Amino acid sequence: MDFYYSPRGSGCRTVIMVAKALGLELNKKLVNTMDGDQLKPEFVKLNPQHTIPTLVDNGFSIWESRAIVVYLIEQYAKDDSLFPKDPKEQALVNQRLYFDMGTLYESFAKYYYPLFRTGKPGTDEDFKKIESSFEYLNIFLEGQDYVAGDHLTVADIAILSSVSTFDIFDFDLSKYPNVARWYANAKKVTPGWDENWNGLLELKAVFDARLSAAKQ
Ligand SMILES: N[C@@H](CCC(=O)N[C@@H](CS)C(=O)NCC(=O)O)C(=O)O
Repeated sequence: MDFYYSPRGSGCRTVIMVAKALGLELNKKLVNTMDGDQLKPEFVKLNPQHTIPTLVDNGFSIWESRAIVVYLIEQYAKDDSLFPKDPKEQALVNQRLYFDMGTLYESFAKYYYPLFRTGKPGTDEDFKKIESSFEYLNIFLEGQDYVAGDHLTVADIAILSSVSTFDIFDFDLSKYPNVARWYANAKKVTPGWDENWNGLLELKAVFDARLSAAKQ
């Protein structure tokens, strides 16, 4: 299956880790959004919203990283451990996935994306949203080793992608002890962690180069 991606993107790294956990081979096709590759007509035909990651499985095109990973599990997983079939267990996983997209990663985007574009971060108010997101995550993880239930699920992997993105930008996790403990373990037990981290190193290098160019 064709996987349109960048190693630097948070959603792309989520898909890479889940595919690894499932033992799936992705036919990786690099899309450079800084060069506008995603706006080319052949890509817009696959995904009119022109976002990466986008997966094309035998002619079936799907985007939104969390929708992609749930599809991959439902279609290819040997068991339901990453995305439980039990309605309540699954609801908890979904709640965490929506929290990741709408609250946690959203708080990253609000505060850090302006840094990429202008060299200046978002407002103090935006930073407070990051802190409250981490406070919530810290509460979810009270007495828990995983974000939803008692074992690794797709929610851990999506949230690992987000939390590691904060980490590479030196956000201080030590104020959130349950998150720090979960993160140390998630890094060890999640297949594809190394590829996730390599993508982040690339992201940081691009960011540092942009910042120093903006200062000149
Ligand atoms: N919520 C989406 C976010 C996708 C997204 O915005 N991707 C960015 C790169 S990280 C992109 O493709 N931007 C190019 C564009 O929107 O034209 C997901 O998780 O897949």
